[in-house]
Amino acid sequence: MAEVSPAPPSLSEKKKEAKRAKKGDPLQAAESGRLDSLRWNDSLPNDDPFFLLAGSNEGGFLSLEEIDESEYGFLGGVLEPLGGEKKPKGKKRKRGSGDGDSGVGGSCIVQAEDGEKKGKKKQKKKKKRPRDKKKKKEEGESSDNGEKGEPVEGNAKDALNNDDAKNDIDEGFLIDEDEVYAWKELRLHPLLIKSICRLGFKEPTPIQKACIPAAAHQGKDVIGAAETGSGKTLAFGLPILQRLLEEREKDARLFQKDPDEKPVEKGFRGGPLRALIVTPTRELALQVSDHLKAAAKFLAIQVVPIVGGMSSEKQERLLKRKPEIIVGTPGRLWELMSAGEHHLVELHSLSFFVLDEADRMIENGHFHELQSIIDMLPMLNVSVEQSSQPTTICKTIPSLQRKKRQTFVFSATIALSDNFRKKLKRGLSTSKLSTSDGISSIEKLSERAGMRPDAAIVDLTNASIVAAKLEESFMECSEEDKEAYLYYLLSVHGQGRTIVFCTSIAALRRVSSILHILGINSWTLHAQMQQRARLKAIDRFRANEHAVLVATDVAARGLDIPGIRTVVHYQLPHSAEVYIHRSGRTARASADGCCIALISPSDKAKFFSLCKSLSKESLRQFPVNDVYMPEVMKRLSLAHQIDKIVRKNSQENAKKSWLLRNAESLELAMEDSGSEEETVKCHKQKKISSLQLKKLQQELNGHLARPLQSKTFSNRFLAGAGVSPLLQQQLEELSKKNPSGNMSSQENKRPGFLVIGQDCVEPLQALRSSGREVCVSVDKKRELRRLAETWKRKKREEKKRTREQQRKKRKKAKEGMK
Ligand SMILES: Nc1ncnc2c1ncn2[C@@H]1O[C@H](COP(=O)(O)OP(=O)(O)OP(=O)(O)O)[C@@H](O)[C@H]1O
Repeated sequence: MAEVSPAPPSLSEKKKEAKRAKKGDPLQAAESGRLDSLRWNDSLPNDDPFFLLAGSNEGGFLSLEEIDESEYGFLGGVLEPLGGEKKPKGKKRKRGSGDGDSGVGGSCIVQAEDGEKKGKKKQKKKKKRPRDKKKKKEEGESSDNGEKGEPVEGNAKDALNNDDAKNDIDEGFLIDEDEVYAWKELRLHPLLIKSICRLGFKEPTPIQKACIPAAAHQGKDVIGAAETGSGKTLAFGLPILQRLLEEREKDARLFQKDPDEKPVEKGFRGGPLRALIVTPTRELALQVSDHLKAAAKFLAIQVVPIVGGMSSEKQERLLKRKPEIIVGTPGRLWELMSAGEHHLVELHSLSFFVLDEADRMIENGHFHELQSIIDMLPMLNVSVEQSSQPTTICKTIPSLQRKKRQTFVFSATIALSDNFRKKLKRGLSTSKLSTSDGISSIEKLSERAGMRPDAAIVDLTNASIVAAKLEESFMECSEEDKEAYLYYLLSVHGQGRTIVFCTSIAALRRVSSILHILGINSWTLHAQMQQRARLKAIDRFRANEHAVLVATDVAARGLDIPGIRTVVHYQLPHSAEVYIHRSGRTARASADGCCIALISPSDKAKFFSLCKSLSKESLRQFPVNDVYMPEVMKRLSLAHQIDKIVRKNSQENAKKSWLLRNAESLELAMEDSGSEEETVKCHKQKKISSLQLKKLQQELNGHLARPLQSKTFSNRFLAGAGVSPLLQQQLEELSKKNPSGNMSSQENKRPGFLVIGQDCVEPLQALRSSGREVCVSVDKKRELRRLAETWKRKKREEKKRTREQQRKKRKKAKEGMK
């Protein structure tokens, strides 16, 4: 065991600091770099992004997700590998929010003591653990659930409110050197290592290993490509935090020499913008911001998200605090920049410009805002001193911060041309001159953002680009039966979280309505939803272990929700990149998972083209047990009939309320326009349809109350051949739960049925056990067909020849006889 953190403060020191903090001297307290010194932030207003995101209809940036129309065939870029490591190790890593199980987060916290004393203290701490763990778990859950009852003001307040953090500070924080060895090798700041360990990350992922030395210690620009879920956020996030920490420490040393300087310049209380991180979607910006906040937990560095849908008052308040790191979407960032928002336009001290999911931002040239943001960045080939831009704010920036700006460009799907470096060299001097050009490729984008020719290009993607532990598959069905097959999947194999991707919002609405009628626990996510509803949907999906999220491609990139076991491509995406990102919502951070594409005859050409661009020759076909299908179809047919009536009713109601609203606004009295006969007829029709609806619903409920089984299965005689081991186990569990056969009063109230006997096999398990490998390469298929035809022709010819020979022989024999 070795001490990694700086020596913890003595008790008297801590008391002094606490007093200072109480007296409202937050700055001094913060300077100590310890969490209990962050109380100054406590007084700040509530600034949780989830809390104040006002629903807005400015679909702008995001609504473009559903009208994506790019083509397949993006591959072929040759990237130059940097680090030796090519594939992530198969080792299991502990993920999550520092629940203490890692042995690090919760591990010992002692000052450098030895011998008996140390042992005793350790024992004491061990006793404390269970309660700590419980507390941590509760905290983790509440944040996972997105319960924002107590919204957070930047990571500083996070730190303040976190008892664990306080405990760590009170008790010191000692880390097992063996456990953090891999992180120490990367020469990260001890406080950073501490944060990472509390997150439960025992070792860097390959992309982190490759990027951190280049970005944090060699000061290089980085273009990083690695499979989905491989930890790219920290691959660019840790170098940023490392540099800010190093600079702060150097500055602090300088300030000690110069007592006249004001401490406000040390950056503890916000300061000029140091890192601007741009992501393509709001959800991703919030997620990246949360991830960095967690990593910056002990650092008193502010990370703030700026996204569309956030109220302007909230935004103003956040920006007033002068956060060092901002994560945002291009639309909202540019809106503020073009309006002259001080913190966002004073960019002389910007040390990092990051483009996450960079390739999404250039698709179809949607993002003029991004181009405008890039054009606002100070030019890099002019030194700060020579820059013609106003330098007023530079007065407050310590000289150490005036290093060159670093540019990081990351995605799971980046393709660069062979001569990219040369282009960077050539383009560097001219890139700013041609500002009228559109940004049409990652290369141009990087060049324009000031990427230097010696940039580290780290490509850790494998040939198929998808995550290593992702099992891909497909299911063949007709277009009309897609809903039935989806229902089959979700009810027979509905284990773990599932995302169902639709390409259009209309399809999403249809699917989610049918699933709802069929009693499948599902939420929706698309760009036409208000921001608050979008975040709520994600939170609910995250909170439920077996939930289904029906989403458009708004959810395709970056979304990191643990426990997503299955991704269903209900409609095929428009590009191979989107397929990769969609599929990458599962099998993240060394977990496994599977994706299933539903392929109708009209999807086949697109599907083969997709497989070709991903260099796939064969793919597993998801096994479907046909005995379930008659019952599935029956339920679907009932659900469709119900859906039709419900839709018709809601359309009529909408029409009526629209008429009423307009009449009211015009101050007109509404009269029944039809005759009495018509009114009676209409009334009758309504009654019939309501009765019909009731009847259908009853019938469907009757079906849903029974397990989805084949017709041959007897629900009445459980002792028959229909009792599977699973059913037996379920029955045993049920009898254990309710040994006396008496139901609690709570359960008694519920009239619902309990469904048992379902084959609860995960899709991945089903795929592994009985998925059939099928050739999906058109070329290979053609080749096979050609070979088969040649073989058949040869056989035919051979047969013909032998027949001819036999005929000749017989003829000869006959002649001989004569
Ligand atoms: N060193 C690590 N060890 C274990 N887990 C990690 C490590 N670094 C990051 N993670 C976790 O891995 C998950 C995926 O990380 P992240 O979202 O950064 O992946 P990504 O590569 O950006 O994915 P995508 O391409 O889909 O955006 C997160 O839950 C993160 O907390």
